[in-house]
Amino acid sequence: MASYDLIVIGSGTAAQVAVAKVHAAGWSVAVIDHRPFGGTCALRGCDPKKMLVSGEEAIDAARRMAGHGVEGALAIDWPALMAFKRTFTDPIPAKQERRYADLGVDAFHGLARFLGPDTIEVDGRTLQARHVLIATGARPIALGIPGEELVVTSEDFLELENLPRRIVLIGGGYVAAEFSHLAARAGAEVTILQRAAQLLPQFDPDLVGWLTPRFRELGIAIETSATVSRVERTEDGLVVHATRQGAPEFSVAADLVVHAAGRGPDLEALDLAAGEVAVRDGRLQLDDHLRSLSNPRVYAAGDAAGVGPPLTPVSSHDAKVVAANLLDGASHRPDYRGVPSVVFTVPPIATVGLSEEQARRQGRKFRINAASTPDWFTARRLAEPIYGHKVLIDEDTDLILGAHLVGPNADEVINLFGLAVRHGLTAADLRSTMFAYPTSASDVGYMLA
Ligand SMILES: Cc1cc2nc3c(=O)[nH]c(=O)nc-3n(C[C@H](O)[C@H](O)[C@H](O)COP(=O)(O)OP(=O)(O)OC[C@H]3O[C@@H](n4cnc5c(N)ncnc54)[C@H](O)[C@@H]3O)c2cc1C
Ligand SMILES: NC(=O)c1ccc[n+]([C@@H]2O[C@H](COP(=O)([O-])OP(=O)(O)OC[C@H]3O[C@@H](n4cnc5c(N)ncnc54)[C@H](O)[C@@H]3O)[C@@H](O)[C@H]2O)c1
Repeated sequence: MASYDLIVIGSGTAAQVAVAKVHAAGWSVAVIDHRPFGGTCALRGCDPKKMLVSGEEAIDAARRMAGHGVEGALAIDWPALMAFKRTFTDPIPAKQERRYADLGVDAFHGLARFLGPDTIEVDGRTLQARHVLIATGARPIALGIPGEELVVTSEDFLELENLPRRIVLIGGGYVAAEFSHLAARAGAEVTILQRAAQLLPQFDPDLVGWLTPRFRELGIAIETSATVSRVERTEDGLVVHATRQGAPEFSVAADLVVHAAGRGPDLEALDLAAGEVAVRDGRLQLDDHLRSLSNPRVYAAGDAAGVGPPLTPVSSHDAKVVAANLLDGASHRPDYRGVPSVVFTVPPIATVGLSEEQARRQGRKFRINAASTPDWFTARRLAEPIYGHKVLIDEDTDLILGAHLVGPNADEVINLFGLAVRHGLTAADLRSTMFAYPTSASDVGYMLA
């Protein structure tokens, strides 16, 4: 039986970072995935999505500048944009395989499952491990509704060769916001059915309000407080039914229905009971060091661990913590202060640190600098009327508690606030920083004035 210091289940961001660190320390490592190597971010998430967003950005810039010296409408050629996406995604699995072969890391293809506390089965082979890292990521949560089999996933959407005319997104979070902009700009009629009372509930409600008119301009229908109850096939395609408290059921016709209702740790195939790895309510039971409470050989990282927010930089951070714990003994804990998060609508919306509501609940004494600023140069130059910020500053310490941005380059500028939140910079520190002018970052000082 082959034996390793570490077996990593998964080949995404968390796996890649952990393998690199532990292998560099001289450990023998095996990596297992049942899908092409590379994981969600590179193959089915962040990167392919953002390759498509590049198309949207181009046509949106042309639209905004129309009548300001730029003439002629641009349009998305969906199949060609998909081909552009594949120029990035297609080479990844083979590159990763080559990298593991060059390093001497054994790569296995197949679904991994525990046979015992230190044994893993994959593709008919039994492997023994001193340690196991569960880095299996997340999968769409079960909707538990009739017609669920008619609903496609975000992954299917990112592979569509042609875009259907009528698209319904179940859910109103990250995936729904990003995909609705993509699909609408490519010519589809899009409806978002969101159970929560707000679109993008993870983001500041005032800023979401400033962004919402762009959805309406794109013709995206947003139904909030609407829970999808069933999907059915009809002669004309699909029909999605939804309910609202105290109101009659309503329905929306569609050619494609996309799951955008959230994801949860992907643990089903692992036979965790055989591995003596405790789970509760679909979540691994881990200590503060990302180590299984019931089987000390086993760690978890990233979306599978489900401890920090399910974002790529968190998967990478968790993996560094696990690698450090494996190599020096379990003494390191993840630190999720200042994790920035962006929804790549055009324009984007971004957040880092505490929300206004969280700061109030914590009883903080803070001031708020908030404004919608379409008259600022950054917005004027781009003919973009959506531009605004909300920054929370601690009254006693002058520390930046949280920042919320919407508008051009919010996705880049939020990282400066992330630096401040994570490393304890004050508003005065940021105000006294010199930023190249004219850039969006040079607005930071005015956001703190
Ligand atoms: C559409 C979409 C867009 C996103 N956009 C962003 C973004 O812009 N920015 C951002 O920060 N985050 C984004 N995310 C989230 C981000 O992709 C994830 O947080 C991140 O990729 C998780 O990495 P991971 O290493 O934890 O897991 P993954 O990358 O998901 O890797 C897990 C791997 O484990 C494999 N696996 C599962 N079970 C088994 C098993 N039993 N045996 C063998 N292999 C197994 C899977 O096949 C998978 O390849 C997006 C997610 C989606 C779905
Ligand atoms: N830009 C990014 O960083 C990015 C982009 C895409 C996805 N992601 C990650 O992927 C995860 C999954 O994204 P997501 O958009 O699927 O989830 P999400 O958690 O952002 O949003 C899901 C929404 O679906 C709603 N919902 C759930 N069940 C419903 C039902 N039956 N009917 C109507 N609405 C329902 C919920 O109210 C919730 O707001 C996110 O948590 C995020 O971390 C990140």
